[in-house]
Amino acid sequence: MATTQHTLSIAFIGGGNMAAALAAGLAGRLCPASAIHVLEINESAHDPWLAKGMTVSARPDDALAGRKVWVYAVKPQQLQEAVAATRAWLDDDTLVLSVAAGIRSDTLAAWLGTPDAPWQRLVRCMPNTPALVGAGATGLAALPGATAQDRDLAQSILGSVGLTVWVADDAALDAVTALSGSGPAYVFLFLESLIQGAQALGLDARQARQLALATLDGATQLAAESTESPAVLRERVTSKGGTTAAALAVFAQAQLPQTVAHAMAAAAQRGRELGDEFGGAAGSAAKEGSQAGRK
Ligand SMILES: NC(=O)C1=CN([C@@H]2O[C@H](COP(=O)(O)OP(=O)(O)OC[C@H]3O[C@@H](n4cnc5c(N)ncnc54)[C@H](O)[C@@H]3O)[C@@H](O)[C@H]2O)C=CC1
Ligand SMILES: O=C(O)[C@@H]1CCC=N1
Repeated sequence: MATTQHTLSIAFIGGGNMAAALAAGLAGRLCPASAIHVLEINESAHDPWLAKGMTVSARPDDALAGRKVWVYAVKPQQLQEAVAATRAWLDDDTLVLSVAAGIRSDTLAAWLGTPDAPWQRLVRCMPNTPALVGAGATGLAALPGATAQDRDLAQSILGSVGLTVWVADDAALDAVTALSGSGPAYVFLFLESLIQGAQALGLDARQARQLALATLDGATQLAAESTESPAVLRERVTSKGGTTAAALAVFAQAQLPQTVAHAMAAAAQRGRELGDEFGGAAGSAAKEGSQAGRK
């Protein structure tokens, strides 16, 4: 596979939180930092990229040309404009990845291509911010026109920053978004709650943070390495009439499992809404752009 440190060059369009997590995870793993170019319209955000040895522009320019992979990492609401501004630099060999929540592959393909020939070499990805430390989890779905090599390349890029799972379609990616895309925020909220709870019980902030982090880490490691279900592992902690039972009774009363399911359904629904909001405009936007934007 042609994904060596020497041949792979990547452009990020949008240099915010997710691009920073992916680029930091990729640099030195799959390509040198100098092979990563970032197009970020906010110039005040350029210094951290330059400090990492990556190149950066505030406007689309020839630094985009000839890059093997482009990763669109702007907000869903910014994606159509970002595509319109950059597509002139696309060439037929470019593999396009999008990490934008909700925006469907067909919609983006129409924005990138023409009404008669939507872009084919497209893999939609839903990564998460633990990619920053090489512990990401990404769902991927390719358009049927993406080649086996495109899929391999997307796999190597996202695989270099953590776990990858291929899913069938956009609907499944909305589910991935609700689980692993947004999931780190759920875990951080639980972590914050554990730390606050421990401090309310008299531990100092440092003790609370250390013990809370080690507990989450230890429990997830145990669950990953065990052949037993999380439910069985939970029962092992829970002595009849003991402390854990007292705590779990409070969680049950607050309907924690139902609340988590409800929250995830809201995230998936938001993904579908974003898809609907922008999907309807795909054809007309592509028609307006037609070939004019392409070199
Ligand atoms: N933050 C997260 O945990 C995750 C985010 N995502 C997706 O990643 C995408 C980016 O999210 P974040 O990084 O959190 O947002 P962000 O707001 O931190 O980053 C977006 C960046 O794009 C820049 N930008 C906007 N329009 C531009 C244009 N036309 N050309 C170049 N740069 C432009 C903005 O100045 C900003 O720095 C979103 O679509 C989101 O759905 C996906 C998975 C996880
Ligand atoms: O909150 C969001 O919309 C993005 C997508 C998944 C995580 N962050």
